[in-house]
Amino acid sequence: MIKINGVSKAFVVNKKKVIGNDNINLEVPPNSVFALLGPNGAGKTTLIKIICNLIRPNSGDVLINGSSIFKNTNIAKEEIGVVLESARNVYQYLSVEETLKYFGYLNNQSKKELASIIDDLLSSFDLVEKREAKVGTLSRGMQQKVAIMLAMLKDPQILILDEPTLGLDVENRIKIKKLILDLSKEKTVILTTHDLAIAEEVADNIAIIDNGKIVKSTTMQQLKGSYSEKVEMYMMLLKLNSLQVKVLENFEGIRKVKDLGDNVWEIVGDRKVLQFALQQESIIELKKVSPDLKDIFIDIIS
Ligand SMILES: Nc1ncnc2c1ncn2[C@@H]1O[C@H](COP(=O)(O)OP(=O)(O)OP(=O)(O)O)[C@@H](O)[C@H]1O
Repeated sequence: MIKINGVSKAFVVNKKKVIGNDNINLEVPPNSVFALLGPNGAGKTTLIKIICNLIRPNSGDVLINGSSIFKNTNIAKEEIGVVLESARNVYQYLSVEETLKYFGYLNNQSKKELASIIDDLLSSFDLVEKREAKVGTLSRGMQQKVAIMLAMLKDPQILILDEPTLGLDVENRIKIKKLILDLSKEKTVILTTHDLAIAEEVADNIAIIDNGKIVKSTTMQQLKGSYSEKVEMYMMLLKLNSLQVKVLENFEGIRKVKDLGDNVWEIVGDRKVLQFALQQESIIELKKVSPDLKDIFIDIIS
């Protein structure tokens, strides 16, 4: 269990105070996925760096299994593996195996211990064939896997992933998603992401941060349950020509425009789209649907 108690952090830029985190209180339960969401500059990375003891808060504490990471400084090193978004391109010229060994030696892990850990990691991350390949020659998805493997070398209880699906194609996003779900069976996974579809699929718990403050912290189930009545979303199937689609794409309240082929389009939007739908003779279907995490997120932070 991770407990974040009253954490605040301000930066000073050109003699002006910039809020990073403002009195953050959170609890992250073990063996689950915790998604930290928020718009750009909301304070996600600041909080992650504080949890890893990479930066010190101005006030507040972070407890791992009841122990303060600022008093027992080894605890963050031992219990947390972190993949920061910017950490992906530092080992381009080494092979996958050399990279793993290099970081293992930095952790003071022995050659013997590392040999078996590396074999296990390569096979569970499906990268055995890439053992000798230079990291710089791997796809972004594979490089992301290598970054996660580095964080796993010490077999930490807590894995923190900053934007794990950034820049990945659909196939690699699915692979990382599956990896996160597998890892969370035995570990606590905290992730920050702007990829709300991934967060919706993997997170058990969620916190939304805005302007340094937590504006929502709950389970995914409760969040969706509480919003299914509050935010009205509608799905309609329509036969449309390309001009009509262009108009619709710019229509306020539209959240999704999907081509289903044969000029049939699936449109999802809020109450305002009803007005559009009712004017259309080409409507095939109209029904109320549950809001997804993106709809809920927009509602919370707007
Ligand atoms: N080292 C720093 N020096 C000065 N200001 C900082 C520093 N780190 C973060 N900030 C400021 O703190 C605020 C929170 O930044 P942070 O990087 O935590 O946001 P974020 O939610 O991770 O954003 P993004 O989604 O864009 O990565 C921002 O206003 C940012 O400019």
